[in-house]
Order: sequence, then C-alpha cells, then structure tokens
Amino acid sequence: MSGFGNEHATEALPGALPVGQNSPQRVAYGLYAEQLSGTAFTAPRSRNRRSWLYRIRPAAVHRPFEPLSSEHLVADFNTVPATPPDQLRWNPVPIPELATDFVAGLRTMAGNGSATQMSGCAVHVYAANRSMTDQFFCDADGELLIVPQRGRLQLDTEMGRIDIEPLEIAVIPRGVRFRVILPDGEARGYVCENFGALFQLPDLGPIGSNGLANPRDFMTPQAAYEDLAGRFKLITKFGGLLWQADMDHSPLDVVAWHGNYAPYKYDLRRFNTLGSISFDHPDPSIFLVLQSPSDTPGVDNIDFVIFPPRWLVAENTFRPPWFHRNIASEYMGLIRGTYDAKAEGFVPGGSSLHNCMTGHGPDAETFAQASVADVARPRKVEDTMAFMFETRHVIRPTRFALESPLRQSDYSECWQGIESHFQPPAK
Ligand SMILES: O=C(O)Cc1cc(O)ccc1O
Ligand SMILES: [Fe+2]
Repeated sequence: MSGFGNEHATEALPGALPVGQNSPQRVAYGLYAEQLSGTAFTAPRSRNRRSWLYRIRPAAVHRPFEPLSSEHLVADFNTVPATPPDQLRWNPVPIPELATDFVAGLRTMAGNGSATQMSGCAVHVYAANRSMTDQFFCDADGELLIVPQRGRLQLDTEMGRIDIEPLEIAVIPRGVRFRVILPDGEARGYVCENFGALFQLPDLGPIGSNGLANPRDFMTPQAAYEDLAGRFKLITKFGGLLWQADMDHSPLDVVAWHGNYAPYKYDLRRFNTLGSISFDHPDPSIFLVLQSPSDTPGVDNIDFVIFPPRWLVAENTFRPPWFHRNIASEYMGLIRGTYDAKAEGFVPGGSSLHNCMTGHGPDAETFAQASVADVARPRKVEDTMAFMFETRHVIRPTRFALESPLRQSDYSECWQGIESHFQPPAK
C-alpha cells in the first residue's frame, strides 16, 4: 500500500475489519481488537500515529520476560570515558562464522541520548548468516531504520511482510514484532535506532510540492498472518537491554489492521535528487530523506541523508563536499561504490564518524583531482550510495567501536598530504 503515513486498512480475511468502529463487543472470526499507539493519544492530529490490530491473541499473551545477554548492544553512551574529537573510520564488520541471526548480529557502534528518555539514537551494524525461525524481535526503545548493505532481508512483521535489498530501506515502528529471514543466507547493514520523535518526511520549503523522497514511494505491507502453535521466544529490547519471554504461539497473528502506525519500505533509487545548476556545492540538507524532529524547530534529533548517483554541473566550483566543521554530528555509511569525498578507505559496509566541530571533508587525493577537474562540462557521479545519520547531539562511539581492529587508526593520514599553496603577494 502506497503513501507515507497514510491511513491504511487491510485484511487478510474478508470482513475481519470492523466497519464504523474500532472495538465492537465481538470482533469477526473471534479476533481480539488491540490498539498500538506510536504517539501520545493527544498528539496533534497531523502527528498522531496509531493503528488498530485484529489478532488471534492479544500481545499480552506471553510468559514473563527474563534478561537475555546483550553484550554487543550498548544503552548507556557514557560508559566510554572520553569521545575523541578525531575523525574516525571503520572497516566493514565481517559476516560471522558462527550461526548468528539478525538480532544476535547487531553491534552498537555509537549513539547519543537515552532510550528511556526517548531522545537521541543508537547506531548499530549487523552481520548475520542465519534466519530467525522460532524467535521474534520487538524494540520498545525506538523505531528501527534498517539500511541493508549486503544481502536481502525478509521482514515478517505483525502487520505484514516487507522484502528489502541493498539500496532499499525499511522502518519498523517502535513496538512492532517481527522476524528476519535471510533469503541470501547472509546479510550485513546498518540500523539507526531512533529513540526520539518518529521519522517523517521533511517540509520542502521553496522546493515546492514535489521532490526529494516522494510520499507515494513509501510502501506499507498488507496484512498477513500465521496461526502457529509451538515454542517461541519473544526478544524485546527495553531500557537498552534485551529480554526474552516464552510464547506458545507466533505473535505474527494479526489478521487485519487499520491505521497510520505501520512498517514501511522505501527504495532509495526513487529519491528525486536535487542540486546546484549554477555554482557551489549546496548544504547536504537537500539530500534529506527522513527526519526525526526535536523540540527545537529546524534542529533534528536525526536526519537520514543519502548521497545518490547524480549529475554535477556546477561551474567554476569545487564540486565534491567542501571542507567543513559542523555543529551536528555525522555518522556515515556506504552501501555501494565510492563516495565522492573519499578516493579510498571508505568502503561499502564501512563507517565514519565526524563529530561536532571535527574538521573533515575531501581527502588529499580528492581535493587534488577536483581542483583541476574540467568543470565546464557536466559529470555524472555513478555507482554510489552513501548515507548519513546526522544528529543534533554528539555521537559517542562505543568501546567496541573505539577498540575494535575494524577501526582505521590511520584515518587522519588521508588529510596529511594537503599542503599549503599559499602565495602571499611579494612585499
Ligand atoms: O562530511 C560528509 O562527507 C557529509 C557532507 C556532505 C556534503 O555534501 C556536505 C556536508 C557534509 O557534511
Ligand atoms: Fe560532513
């Protein structure tokens, strides 16, 4: 079903959805009615998100939760004593050798804010080689923006099935239960766990009524259910920790639902990339796909930004990203190809982090090439898809990220070849 944040109505059995009301005394087919609220009941209508689920058993039917080891997940970003103001970069996490499913394969790289305070985010990478079979996952701490880099994901959610491949993304709302199947047998990618306000499409201002990510390209699945008895585990992330509870049935038992709080996918290749057709490289805010707003207008909790293939036509211009320092903090990943600010070292599956006021920009090789490139003619940047989780709060790398052998300790070398070309006028 197409459209961002739409009111959808979908039923896997005809007549499962009540007509004209949400909670009749008896629901069709003996289903239970259950409301799932993603925003405060009293949130303004334009921001209000909730859905009504009609299911075989209510979500409450599970055994008590017990703590589950979650050593790879970090909830408190103050445990590492100091966040260095250095430029940081990492190689991709390898696909594991031991059997590892999506949840077990998550590793927290960095984050800020707090899940329990409902602001900030965590950045995880995942590498997995096994489908989830009798386990289901649910994140009470935040919504999950999943960015595959390698291998497809089949996301069997309570509200229907989403299939994504690299260059597509999916968002699983806070609280929605799901299972991850790996159709290719292995998968790797990135996850932004948004503790704050739900992702939304940005206002377009002077751009007008079309452009960037268009609402109709966001796809939400139709209802699909399974009526399965067995021994299942429901793994829930709550308060930064993992918990598990026994269930004697599959939680994917929603036969019908209606509402505007639901998982969705988006194909990044559909992004209508805009840019300068005169001179100068614009601020990357023109590449904004989704934003999680904060309480301060114009300053987002998270901006999800992409750098897709595009024509560069700006004349008399240094065309790649410029040198800069930024009050926001920038966690970047690469889905494919090369990124136009880095000649080498930033590889697909890798990550970089440039925190508040850390100087960064094109590496020495990129600067040298772009300074003499022919900018009288258009050039197409092809075979590329980088992205950025840009946040208002400082992004603190985890101990794993700082101490891991994946960290490129020589990253800053890529700028050391930049020499002074200063030629003051002769006195
Ligand atoms: O640092 C980066 O590579 C991301 C980035 C890209 C760009 O075009 C302008 C600013 C910016 O932070
Ligand atoms: Fe930057």
